[in-house]
Amino acid sequence: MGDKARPENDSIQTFLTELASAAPTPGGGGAAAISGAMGAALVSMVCNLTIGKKKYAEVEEELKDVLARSEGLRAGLTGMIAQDVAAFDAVMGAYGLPKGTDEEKEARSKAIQAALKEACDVPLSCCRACRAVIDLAAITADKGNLNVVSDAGVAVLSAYAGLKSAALNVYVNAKGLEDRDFAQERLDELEGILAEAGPLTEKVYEVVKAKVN
Ligand SMILES: Nc1nc(=O)c2c([nH]1)NC[C@@H]1CN(c3ccc(C(=O)N[C@@H](CCC(=O)O)C(=O)O)cc3)C=[N+]21
Repeated sequence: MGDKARPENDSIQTFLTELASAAPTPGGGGAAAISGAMGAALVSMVCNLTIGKKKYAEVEEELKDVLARSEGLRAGLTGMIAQDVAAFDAVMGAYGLPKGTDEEKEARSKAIQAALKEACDVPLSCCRACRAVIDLAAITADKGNLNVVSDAGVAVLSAYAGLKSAALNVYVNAKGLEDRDFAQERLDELEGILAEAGPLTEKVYEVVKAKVN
């Protein structure tokens, strides 16, 4: 964490100020990735507060494995913030290409379509990663240190927010695609992810709520 006494120097503050600005990026796609990354970080936190404790010796090996995976997902999701910025900048750039002649129109349209595909696939990757974070949050809610079980609940909700948010970005970009097979393949995969993740998130939330009440 940067100097908390000087929020203007803090990277969180910098990101949120850029997010708030009228500039097209970072946008909702980047916000989705950071939600997922926060979920992964919280899974890691619960693991780190469970590993090495005598009382939790029985789950130590499993949570070490969860930690390795949550840290991998956190790195991936953090990288997706910049990937989404690049992908959506390319969409905006393509829309900004000249469209005076037929050749220009053709080139612009091709550039838009290529950019929209990438702007679909980055948030779809975000959805997959968030889905994986939800699975790990479920393990930490069941087996992690009871003192921090509420954090496993925050983890699952952050990851689910990331998933549902990234899904909206997939939808909006898929809608603009002329290659309907490409779009449908992504939408089908996405519906599969959402169909499982929604009920699992609710279940984890209820487990956590029962443990803290
Ligand atoms: N993978 C992905 N990531 C996104 O972040 C993403 C996305 N897909 N799909 C669609 C939404 C929408 N969104 C916008 C944000 C700001 C402007 C914006 O600032 N527009 C300016 C124009 C800016 C300019 O022309 O340079 C305006 O309307 O005045 C537009 C659109 C990001 N999204």
